[in-house]
Amino acid sequence: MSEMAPPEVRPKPAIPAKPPHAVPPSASTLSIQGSGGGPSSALLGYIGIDTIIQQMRKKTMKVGFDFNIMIVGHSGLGKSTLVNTLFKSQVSRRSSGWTCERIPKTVEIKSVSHVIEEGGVKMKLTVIDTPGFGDQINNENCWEPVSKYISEQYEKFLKEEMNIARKKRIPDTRIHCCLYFISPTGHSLRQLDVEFMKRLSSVVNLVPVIAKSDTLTPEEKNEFKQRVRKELETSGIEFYPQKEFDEDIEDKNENNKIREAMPFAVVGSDKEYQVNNKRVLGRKTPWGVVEVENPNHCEFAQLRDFLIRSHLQDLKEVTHNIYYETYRAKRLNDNGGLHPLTCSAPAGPSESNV
Ligand SMILES: Nc1nc2c(ncn2[C@@H]2O[C@H](COP(=O)(O)OP(=O)(O)OP(=O)(O)O)[C@@H](O)[C@H]2O)c(=O)[nH]1
Repeated sequence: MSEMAPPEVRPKPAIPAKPPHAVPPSASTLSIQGSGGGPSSALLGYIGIDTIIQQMRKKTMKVGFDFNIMIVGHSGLGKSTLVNTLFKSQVSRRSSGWTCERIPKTVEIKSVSHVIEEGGVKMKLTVIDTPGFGDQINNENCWEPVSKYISEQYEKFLKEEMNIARKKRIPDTRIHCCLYFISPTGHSLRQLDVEFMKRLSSVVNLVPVIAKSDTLTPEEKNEFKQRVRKELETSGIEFYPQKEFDEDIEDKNENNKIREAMPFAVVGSDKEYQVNNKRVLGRKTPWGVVEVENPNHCEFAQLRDFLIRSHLQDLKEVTHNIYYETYRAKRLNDNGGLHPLTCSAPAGPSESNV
């Protein structure tokens, strides 16, 4: 498996030659602005600043990148099926032949990695599953092993960063996104749902979804969504993308639309059916095929577009700049500014089953 890391921007010292396919921008887009936001004037010719995009693209294509997604929810909610549907491949723990017939007696953390390549870009995808979550008679504190695992990954990264001889690329096992599966009961959230999301939303990018939404009628689905949204609000649970991390008005407008549509009511399937002469991913019922990518049938496509096509890089940046940074600062503060290797992590040594 190839070594992966987020793209690094390291422009060459000399002004790059204008690539043959780069079209020089019109005079109106060539400008220089004073540091105080003063009047701008036109540049005298093409420099090549815009080639940074091609340079970043080339670099990303060479090294690839990591993406770590955690799936949480009780057994049978369609977690494995949904990640397979999201990445159009068999990436879940179950698909990797890692099955256990019985429900574990405690929450376990299992991770499985794959390299997915599309358009010449490689992504090392790690799916972290949590079998046993919510499946016990007493589910009190069942968020603890998940929270501990998330902290351990921050600690691992911090230790690598603090080493004198650092690796060229620090392996990134931090969770970039935690998909939380809400049962399509049509009733209220369970105590466990509220407890988990309350605890975890301050340490990881939390994205709640309503699982198996094909089991609800459109009216039930809308009512349930409204109820869940209200309950999340009254419990003070902030999910990703949080308002406070919107960077500008454009971000805010785009994210407001997403926030208003969440939690997405999804359907997963890794089976294809023929519908109107097209192969579509769907679930066959006696009344027809529920097409997972059809926005009239469910909100899977919205979730996929948001997680992968518009916010994947942001999920990684928020993880690094907000959650990891908060962990790092607290860890160094708690240790009186000393090297964190001189005392053990608050989460304790790793015991997870990875
Ligand atoms: N109706 C419906 N069934 C689904 C959906 N997604 C998955 N299923 C079915 O639900 C069952 C469980 O799906 P899994 O993906 O294995 O669920 P899981 O949450 O990963 O289960 P565990 O591995 O036991 O935690 C399978 O029979 C799936 O075919 C869905 O969106 N709607």
